[in-house]
Amino acid sequence: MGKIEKACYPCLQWRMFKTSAETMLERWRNYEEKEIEVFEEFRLFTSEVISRTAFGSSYLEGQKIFEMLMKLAFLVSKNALTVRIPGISKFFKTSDEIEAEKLEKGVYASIMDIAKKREKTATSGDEDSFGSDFLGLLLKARHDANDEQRISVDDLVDECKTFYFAGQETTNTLLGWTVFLLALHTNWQEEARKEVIELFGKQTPNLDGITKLKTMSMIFNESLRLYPPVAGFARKVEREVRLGNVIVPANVVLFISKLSFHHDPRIWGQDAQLFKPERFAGGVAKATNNNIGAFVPFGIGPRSCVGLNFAINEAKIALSMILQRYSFTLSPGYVHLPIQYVTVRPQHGVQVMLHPL
Ligand code: HEM
Repeated sequence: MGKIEKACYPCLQWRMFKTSAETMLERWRNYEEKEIEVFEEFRLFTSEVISRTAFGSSYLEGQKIFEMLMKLAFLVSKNALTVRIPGISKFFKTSDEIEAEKLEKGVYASIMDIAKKREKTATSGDEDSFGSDFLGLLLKARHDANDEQRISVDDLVDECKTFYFAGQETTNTLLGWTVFLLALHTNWQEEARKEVIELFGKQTPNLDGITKLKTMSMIFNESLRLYPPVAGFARKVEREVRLGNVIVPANVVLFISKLSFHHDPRIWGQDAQLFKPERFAGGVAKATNNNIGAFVPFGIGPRSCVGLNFAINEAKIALSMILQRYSFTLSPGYVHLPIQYVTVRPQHGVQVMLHPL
């Protein structure tokens, strides 16, 4: 890593996005004039990006951890509404619970393994020796001289798990639905390609140019409105409140579904169910008639998504590089079935026909 890049995290991230997208597009050569399932492709792409960001050079070991985490999330999601009998469930575990416990232990051990290796190579007490990726930053915090700032081992493991989940599935889903929508609405695909070619030609998109992709921003917003990867958020009520005619007691956890207000004709008009990126031409405030809280793909308030810019830059670079090389149409084999399973995802994937330009 050069000295300048060391000081420039956006440059580092850009390099990771670009390298991971190139690896993905290299695979796509085998699918030219054929059908390709892009949801899985974007899973590999976003996993590689997050693995590299979180674990740097140990990203392959990181990916193994993430596979275990993915299985774990599916098990948790599958059993989220299962009612268990208190007491008995302590002694009789279902096969899913036994598997989930094994995975939890596996993830913990593997993260600790990488962390210990990294600690060993950090030769001196010099802060930078832990590395500048996410794990390196966490290790610095684990070894902080100040007792109050120092994080525990459990915190370190938890942070790694959150980072992966918050960052991988979500961007995977955004890219998957956006390519689905553009395969269906080829006029918007053309518009997006025109903008990319005007800005970058066939050159790799750079960070400066990415911020100028206005049409693409409108397309991503409309995709996030129709198919928000995170369908809702939970908030615990601290004290009794009145919401309209309903009195909500303290300590109740409310689940706020953004699918309802993202699709509400009172906000978006009678065409709320249609893909119309032009509604975002004047920005979010105009599109929502100044109801900013009506469009919240990244949440709202102090706990909103910290990875917003990371996600949007990653998705813009990947989509620009695809549009520079390929046009795509929806495959006759595609079956439309969005389900909420960790995120709002296409149950049978997104199959498109890939045409080289
Ligand atoms: C399209 C992509 C993404 C979407 C739609 C998304 C959405 C969200 C949402 C809805 C929340 C919860 C906000 C709330 O409760 O109000 C959240 C939290 C979070 N996101 Fe994202 N996210 C995305 C990408 C990312 C990426 C790439 C990263 C990291 C690199 C990331 C890191 C986080 C973290 C760490 C939190 C927890 C913040 C906290 O609890 O304070 N997200 N995200």
